[in-house]
Amino acid sequence: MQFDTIIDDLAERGWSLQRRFLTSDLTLDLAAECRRREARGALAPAGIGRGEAVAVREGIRGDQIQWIEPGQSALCDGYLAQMDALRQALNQALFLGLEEFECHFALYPPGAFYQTHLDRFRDDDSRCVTTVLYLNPDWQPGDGGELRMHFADGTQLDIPPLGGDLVVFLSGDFPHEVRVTHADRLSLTGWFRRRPADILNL
Ligand SMILES: O=C(O)CCC(=O)C(=O)O
Ligand SMILES: [Fe+2]
Repeated sequence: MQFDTIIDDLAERGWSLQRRFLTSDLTLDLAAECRRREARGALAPAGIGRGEAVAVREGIRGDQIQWIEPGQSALCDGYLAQMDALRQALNQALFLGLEEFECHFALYPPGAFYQTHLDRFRDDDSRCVTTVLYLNPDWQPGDGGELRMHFADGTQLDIPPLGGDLVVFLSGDFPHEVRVTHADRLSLTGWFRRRPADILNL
């Protein structure tokens, strides 16, 4: 089954890279959907932080995003359904208790980057597992824009944002950054969440 290696990788080392997770047709369709959203002005500069504390700081991240909601398009609904199947598989195998998935398109124009960060907010540890799906079918080695993962032993790994590839990692465990890109860099970034502790009243 398609999710088995993701589950094994997460259990063994906390992260996974799935080459060609999506077919090239589906990847092209999602890239076109991201471009349509850009063309109608729906993408907005991404913020840092949460709720009222969100601030746009181009020195930290330079991408433009739009959150995906169910019912916006059959294409996105299909991706959300696939991620929900992954959520259930992760829960069954690893008992992660993941309850929700949130997800946005991101477009990094040339010159944009995202400085080293963790995907967990200091005041909210509900994000458990990060997923990044890349939508760049013609990515070239000189285009930059690698996802740089920083590991606890001091080593790092650069992952190019190749169309159809999916990266999955435990959100709280890996500082990571997006290296400066030299071409438009498209992706769908998401997070599986547990319910925030305050809702559970823990
Ligand atoms: O696009 C990527 O490779 C990573 C994006 C990221 O780190 C984020 O949006 O938090
Ligand atoms: Fe991140």
